[in-house]
Amino acid sequence: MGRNNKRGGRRGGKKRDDTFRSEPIVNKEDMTNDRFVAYYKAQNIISEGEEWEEFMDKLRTPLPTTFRVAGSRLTAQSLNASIRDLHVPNLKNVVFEDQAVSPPVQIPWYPDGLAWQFNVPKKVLRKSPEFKGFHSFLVFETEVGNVSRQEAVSMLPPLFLDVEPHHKVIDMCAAPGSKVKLVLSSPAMAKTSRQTAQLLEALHSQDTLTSTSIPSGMLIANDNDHKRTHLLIHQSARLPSPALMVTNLDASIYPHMKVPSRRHPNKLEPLLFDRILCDVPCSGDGTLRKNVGIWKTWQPMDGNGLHSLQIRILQRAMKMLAPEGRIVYSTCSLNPVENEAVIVAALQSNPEFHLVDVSARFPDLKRSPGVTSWRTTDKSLNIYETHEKFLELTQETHAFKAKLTRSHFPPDDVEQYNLPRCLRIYPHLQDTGGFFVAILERKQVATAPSEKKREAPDEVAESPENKKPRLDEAIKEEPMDDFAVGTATEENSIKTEELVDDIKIEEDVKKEANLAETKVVMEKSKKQGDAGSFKENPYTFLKPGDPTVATCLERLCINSDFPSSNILVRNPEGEAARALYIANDLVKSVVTNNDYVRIRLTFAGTKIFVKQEAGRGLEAQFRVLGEAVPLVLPYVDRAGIIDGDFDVLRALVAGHYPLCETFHEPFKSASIAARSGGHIVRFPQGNGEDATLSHDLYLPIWKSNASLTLMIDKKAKSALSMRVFNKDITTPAKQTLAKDAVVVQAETVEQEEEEDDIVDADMVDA
Ligand SMILES: C[S@@+](CC[C@H](N)C(=O)[O-])C[C@H]1O[C@@H](n2cnc3c(N)ncnc32)[C@H](O)[C@@H]1O
Repeated sequence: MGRNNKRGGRRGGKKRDDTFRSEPIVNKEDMTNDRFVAYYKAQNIISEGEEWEEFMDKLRTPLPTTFRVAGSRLTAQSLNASIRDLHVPNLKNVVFEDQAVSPPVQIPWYPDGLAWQFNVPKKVLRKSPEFKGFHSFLVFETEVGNVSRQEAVSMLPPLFLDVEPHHKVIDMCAAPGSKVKLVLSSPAMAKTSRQTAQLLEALHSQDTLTSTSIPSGMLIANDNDHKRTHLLIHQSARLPSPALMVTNLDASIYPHMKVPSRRHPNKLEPLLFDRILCDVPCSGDGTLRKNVGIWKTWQPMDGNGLHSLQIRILQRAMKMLAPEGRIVYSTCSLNPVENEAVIVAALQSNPEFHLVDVSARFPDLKRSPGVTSWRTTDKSLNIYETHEKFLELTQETHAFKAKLTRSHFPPDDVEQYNLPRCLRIYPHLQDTGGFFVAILERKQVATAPSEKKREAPDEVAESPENKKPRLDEAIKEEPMDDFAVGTATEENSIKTEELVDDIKIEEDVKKEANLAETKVVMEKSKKQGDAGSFKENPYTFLKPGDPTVATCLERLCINSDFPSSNILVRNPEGEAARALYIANDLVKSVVTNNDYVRIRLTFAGTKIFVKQEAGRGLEAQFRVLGEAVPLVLPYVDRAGIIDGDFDVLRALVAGHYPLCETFHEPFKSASIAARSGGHIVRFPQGNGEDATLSHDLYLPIWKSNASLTLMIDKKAKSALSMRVFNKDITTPAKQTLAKDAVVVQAETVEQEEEEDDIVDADMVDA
C-alpha cells in the first residue's frame, strides 16, 4: 500500500508506460508460505527432490515478458514479419554493461510464431538504445491493439476452442481478473486485451489487411463485475466487431437468450453456443510469479471456497452448449480442488459429456496430465481422506461442514472420467505461470431413430405426445444454486435432443420481439423491477431510411450492399444522437428478441459513425470512426476515396489542421473540391525516402472550411507514425521531446520511484 500511496503523491511527473517491464521487487526470501508448501507437498503432484526444488525456485523467479501479435490474421502476420525481420535482428548482438542480452524469441507452441517472449532487466529496456526503441514500438502497438501483453499460458484456452467465424461463442468470465480492485482504473490494466480479444480475432480470421469481415457468428463477453465489463468494451474498441456483445451477469445462472428458430422462423428457440470459454475465478496460485502478494495470503480455503461456484459456472455452460459444441474450462490455479474436482462434479451431473483427448495438439507445449488423486484439507491443513471421514471427524465442530462437500474429494470411480486428459502446466516445465485447462464435449452417440426423425423437415407433426419438454421449463427445474454435490441423473441433465427442440413461445413474447425491432421495450423491463442496479441505456435499431444514416452513406459513397438496417443507437427513442453502432444479423437478432435488462446488455456491436462537434450546422455532421474504416471499406465506391501520398500523410500526422492549399497537387485540388465533412483518404503501399507502407492504408479525415484533420486518436497517430516514418513526428511527441530535454535531470530521480509504482500495477495484472 505504501507504494500505491506514493503513486497518489507523484509530483506531477510524466507517466511512463511500463507495459513491457516486469520485475517484481519483492525479495526472494519473502516468497514463502508454509501452508502452500505443506498443501502442495501433500498433493504429490510434483515429485519430491529435484523437481520440487525446481518448481519452487521457478515460482520465486519473475516471469519473462510475453506478448502476442494481435489483430486479424493478416494484419498480425504483417506486423509479426516486421518484428521477426526488422526488430529482432537489430536486438541480436546487444551487449549491456559487458553482458550479452538475448533478443526476443518466438514461443514454440504458439501457432504461426505470433507469440514472443523475452527476459530483459528494466535497466536494459531503459538504457540500451536498441531495446529502448523496441520497447517504444511495443508500447505504441499495444496502445492500438496490435500487440497484447499476455501471459503465455493464458493464451491456451482460446486456442483449444478453435473458434471459426460462424461460431456462436460465449466467454462466461471474460474480464481481466485482478487481485487488487484498486488498480482497475490503471491504464496498464485497461489496455490489456486477452482471451476475449483472442476469441474475437478468431471470429475475424477472414479480415484482410484493409477490410474487416462481418462474421456470421458472435461473441458474448460476460462478466459479473460491472466495472470490469467496461474494460472489455474499452479493449474491444481496438478490434471493432459487429459480432460482439457484452453482458454483465452471474455466469452460474446465465439466462437463456432467445433467437428465431431456424426451422420455424416465427418461433423462438434458446440460443445455444458452439464454443464456451469458462476461464473461471480462481485462487490464482499459478500466478505467484507475478502476483507476488499471494505468497503472503495463500491458504487452502481460497480454493475450497471457490470450488462450488466453479462447478456451477461449468454446469451452466454445459446447459448452454450446442450439440456439437465445445467447452474449455481453465484456471490459473494448480489446486486439484479447483480443477479436476470441478471437472468430475460437472461430468457426474452431465454424463453425456466427456473430456477430449488433446495430447496431439501443440506438440511443443510441455504439459503434465490431470491428476486422479488429491488430498482435501480444511483451513488448518488437516487432511480428510473421504467426505465421510470429514463429516465423522468434524461432527463436534460443525463449523466447517458447509465448506467441504462431497465434490471436494476424489470420487471412488475416478478412473472413468479420463482426468489425465486435462492439461496441467507447471512453471518449471517451460518458464511460464501455472495453469490448468480441460476441454469438454458431448460424447458422440450413434444417431437414435428418434433423432433421425427429428432431422426430417418441418412436416413432422407436432402432436402433443412427440413434443419434448420445453427447455425453459427444464431450466426452471434446475437447482441453480446448489450443484456442488451432484451425482449423475437423467433428470437433471438436458438431453442433446431437447437442446435443439424448438420452444413454443407465447404469441405475446413474439409480438414484443417484433416491436423491439425498432424500439427496445424499456418500460416493460422497468415495471418488472428486475433491473436492480442496472443503469445502462438500451440499444435500439434505427428505422430503415433513417436520414442520418442515409447522409452518412451518401457522403462516403457507401453502396446499397452495406447492411444499413443493422445500425443501432444507444437510447430507447432510436434517435441518432451522438454515435451510431453496427451489429451483425445474429447480434441484431439477440438484441431484438431479448429484454436488454434481463440479459444486462452492456454493449452490442461496434461504434461506426460519430457526431463531429465541428460539423455543427453542416448537413453531414457524422463521420466514420478511424477504427471502423475497414468495416465500411468493402462497401465504399472507389470514386468516393481521395488519393494521398507520403507527403500528405506526413503533413496530416505532424500538423493539427493543415490548410488544403498547403498540399501539393493533385491532393490540393481534391481536398479543396471536397465537401465539408468526413472523407476517406487512401495512401498506397510503397517505399518513400524515409517512409514505408507495407500495405495500402485508408484513413478518415475531416474537412472544415479550408483545412483538414486526420481523425484518429493521439496514440493511434503516434503508432502510425512509428510504423510509417520510423519515428514519432506528431506534435505532442515533439513537444514532449522538447520538454524532456529540459527536465531530464529531475526525471531520473522520479523514474526510479515510478518504477516501483508500475511494478505494483504489473504484479496484479493476472
Ligand atoms: C480469471 S478472470 C478471467 C480472465 C479473463 N479470461 C482474461 O483473459 O483476462 C475471472 C473473471 O471472472 C469474473 N467472475 C467472478 N465470478 C463470476 C461469476 N459468478 N460470473 C461471471 N463472472 C465472474 C471476475 O470478475 C473475473 O473478471
